[in-house]
Amino acid sequence: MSEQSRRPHKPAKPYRRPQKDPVRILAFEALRAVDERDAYANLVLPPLLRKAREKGDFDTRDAALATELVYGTLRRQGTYDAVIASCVDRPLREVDPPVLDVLSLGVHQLLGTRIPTHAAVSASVELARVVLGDGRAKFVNAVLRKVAQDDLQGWIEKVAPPYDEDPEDHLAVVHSHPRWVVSALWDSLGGGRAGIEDLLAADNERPEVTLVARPGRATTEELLREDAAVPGRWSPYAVRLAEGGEPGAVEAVREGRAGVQDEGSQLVALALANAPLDGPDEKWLDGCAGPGGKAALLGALAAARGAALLASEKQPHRAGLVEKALHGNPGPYQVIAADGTRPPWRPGSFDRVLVDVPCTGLGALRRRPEARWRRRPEDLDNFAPLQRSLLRTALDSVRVGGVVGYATCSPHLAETRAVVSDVLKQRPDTELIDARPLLTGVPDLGEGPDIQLWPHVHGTDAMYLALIRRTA
Ligand SMILES: C[S@@+](CC[C@H](N)C(=O)[O-])C[C@H]1O[C@@H](n2cnc3c(N)ncnc32)[C@H](O)[C@@H]1O
Repeated sequence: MSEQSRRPHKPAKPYRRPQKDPVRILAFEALRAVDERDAYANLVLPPLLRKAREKGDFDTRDAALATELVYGTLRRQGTYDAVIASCVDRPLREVDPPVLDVLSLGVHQLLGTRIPTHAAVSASVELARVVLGDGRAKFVNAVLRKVAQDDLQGWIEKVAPPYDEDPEDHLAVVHSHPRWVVSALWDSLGGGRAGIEDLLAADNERPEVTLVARPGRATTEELLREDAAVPGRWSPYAVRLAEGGEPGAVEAVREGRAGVQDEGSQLVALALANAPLDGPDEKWLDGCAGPGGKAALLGALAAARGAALLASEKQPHRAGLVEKALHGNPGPYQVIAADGTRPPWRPGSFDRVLVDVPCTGLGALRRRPEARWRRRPEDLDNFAPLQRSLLRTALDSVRVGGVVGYATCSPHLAETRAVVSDVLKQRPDTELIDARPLLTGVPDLGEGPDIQLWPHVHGTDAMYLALIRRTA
């Protein structure tokens, strides 16, 4: 008898096919697309969900779970990476990206949801078996078992440096933001630990869906008849939809009489429209209009005053979106594709001008969970000349006595005050207007004369606005 045949016989485990869980597979596919193709989660997810619903194996709860898994994993990636790094024996950059995505999804289920531990681990291992193979599924199993030994708070205490040693690094790990972003937000916000912690925490909250009732086309009363609709906090045109509210189900939105628009964006358009003006108020310009949210509100406000709006956008396909947003506007308007730094209109043509310039978008991190990982400090240098140039041309485009609004959806000082002060230094023919009194009832707008909104204070994106008058 051979050595082998004398050993007690241990029956091999019968092979079991991995269980395919459509929710986790879809979440994994979305993360891969974000990672591999630099796609945006808010663009990738809807078609994937639609396809899954059409196949018939997805209901509303599945869609909600898949959405939560994708957004939650992307938002918390910084914290989860630190946890995973302490559970694997090689640098994270040496872990294959698809393996890292499965691990991050698993860590989110373990530390960021109420999914029971055994279900979170076994669902992740099954996912790994389907998308990575049995060998790498064992690695996933081993790592997640280590992660499951503590909760989120316990892990943070282990992996984040103490606040007193390095406040920015501590906050970066605890609130899952790149360190340079923590630093930039803190510079702009000022103050002590409490404020920045509140802001970073607010960036990790799911934002409410806010609608705008475009004046002359819809009313807030009409929108408030929707289930789970409540009035906006600051804008007279805003209505908020509670969790689960589906804007596509609202008739006024389907008809373009209302739209989805953050209250911060509504306030920017309103402040420009309300700025005091001597003389005619007939010609308005939106110089960076795509995709058209502010243009649609400005167009409706202009119409109520008998003014006309020119909405200009450099990218032709985005100009098409502006056309769609303005379709049905009650007053005169025109949409053109033009470079705002070399405009086709004559200087001094407009009474009011908005330039909502391209920027890093660091004020809208709630909506674009992947943006904080994709942005680099060098992006600021790329935007800087364009932002200055667009503001200079906007100042040339407005008539003497007219008003320009310079807006960004970033609170980064290099994109806000630095641009305004650099440009105005060379423009003795301009003056800043105090924008704060134009937003009646909105508290804590900063020390002025410009306005900085904040997610943790106002529940809006961190929009910035400076209003500038041409004096000569
Ligand atoms: C922050 S977005 C504007 C958002 C828009 N105001 C809204 O509320 O929907 C900036 C826009 O400026 C456009 N843009 C970039 N460079 C431009 C230029 N040189 N001239 C005009 N538009 C430009 C971008 O394509 C982008 O659509």
